[in-house]
Amino acid sequence: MTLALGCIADDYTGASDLANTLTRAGLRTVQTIGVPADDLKLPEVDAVVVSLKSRSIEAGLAVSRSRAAEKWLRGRGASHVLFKICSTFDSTDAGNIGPVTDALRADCGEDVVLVTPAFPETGRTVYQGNLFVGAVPLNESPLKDHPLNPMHDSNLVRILARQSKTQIGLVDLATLSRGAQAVQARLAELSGKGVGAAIIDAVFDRDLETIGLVAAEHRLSVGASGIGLGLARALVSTGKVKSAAASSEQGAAVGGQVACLAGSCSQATLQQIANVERVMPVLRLDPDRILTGVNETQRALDWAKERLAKGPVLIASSATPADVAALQARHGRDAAGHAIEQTMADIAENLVKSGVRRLIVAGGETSGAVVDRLGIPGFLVGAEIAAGVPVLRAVGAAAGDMLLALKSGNFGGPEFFSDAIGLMR
Ligand SMILES: Nc1ncnc2c1ncn2[C@@H]1O[C@H](COP(=O)(O)OP(=O)(O)O)[C@@H](O)[C@H]1O
Ligand SMILES: O=C(O)[C@@H](O)C(=O)COP(=O)(O)O
Repeated sequence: MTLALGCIADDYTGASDLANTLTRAGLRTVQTIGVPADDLKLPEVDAVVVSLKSRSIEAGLAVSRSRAAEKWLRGRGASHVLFKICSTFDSTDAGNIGPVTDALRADCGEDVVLVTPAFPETGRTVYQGNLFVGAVPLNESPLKDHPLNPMHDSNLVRILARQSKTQIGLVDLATLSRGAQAVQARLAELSGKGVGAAIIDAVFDRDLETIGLVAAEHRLSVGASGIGLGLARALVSTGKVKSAAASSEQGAAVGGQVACLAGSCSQATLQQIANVERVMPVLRLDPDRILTGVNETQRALDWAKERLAKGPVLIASSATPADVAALQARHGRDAAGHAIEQTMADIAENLVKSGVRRLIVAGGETSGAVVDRLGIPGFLVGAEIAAGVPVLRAVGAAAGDMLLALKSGNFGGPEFFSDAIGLMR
């Protein structure tokens, strides 16, 4: 297998978002969990997205895991590697986007790396280096209340400069609108000034196509699904990849019980949970009981057991920003996040043991904890439920055939859970 594109994603929902985008743009793509073991049977593909859970861990660990993934991808022929980050640039001043970009750039000997989280299909656009979420700057969006990495600055040049050892530059929309050569010239100018990474504006998909053409000539780029779209289109339009029709083949039905788990506290997920309460039983976990060692897992399993035979259920820890802040004040941010993620993983493990075969998880860190616990090594991409969220078919899972949907907290329409169940047969 010679890869046309190698990707390293800093969380699992982000990886499935990117795998979905690449697949829809004509690249045969597989998502792996971590660097795959040698004996994992992968189909013939154009792109591999290696999923890491490296967004919120200590920067040194994020760097070493990303480097190992890069080495594996380059060893399979990937001349270009995309480091997939969140479209809302989720990170803290301690990292990890800057440190990982610095390290991957040093490894591949790139002068200057293009960076953009733009993903217009989901309302993420970048102008003059400022990230917008829908109509508002990042720091005014619901991301200001994220439980792990609240975003208080919308200027990406400034944010990345705080995380990175290199100088950060900007390629603005006016330059981009003059085409690929103008972008190349600007990169050469920035490189001459010692700039190692440049935020590039992008508002429409056509901007991403120009960015993709330039990026494809380099060894490394950093961004969200939008730059993935640009790279995929460039690989197809330059004939480096023969476009594969995005398969509408869903494979054999999996059947089995259906459960949804929500650990995201995003505004979108809170609304989706409220809406689904009309059509299925919803259990709200008590985070204080989880943090004080009361067995919430058993309560959830007993509750679910009575209901699962009759239809799908949803179990949520999700809470409003005020409740999240209060819990964190009592127990600490990291301790709260970790304990709730592990409880979700305990619940998922037991639900799967008792027959759940279709699982929908809301939240990136939450999905990471659940998928790790289930020991799933990889996924094939199926139908698209919502922008950035595909149906995933597990490959090599101990539990056998399973369908999952890993939803980024912010993604999906108001009826996301019902939409997902409708497509997971
Ligand atoms: N009620 C709660 N209070 C505090 N933290 C919570 C609560 N429920 C979930 N969390 C934590 O919030 C984080 C949500 O992050 P994540 O799962 O990545 O969602 P998103 O996709 O919205 O970023 C997780 O670490 C999760 O354990
Ligand atoms: O790019 C995006 O917005 C998503 O693919 C993503 O990374 C989601 O992260 P979470 O919101 O933490 O799930």
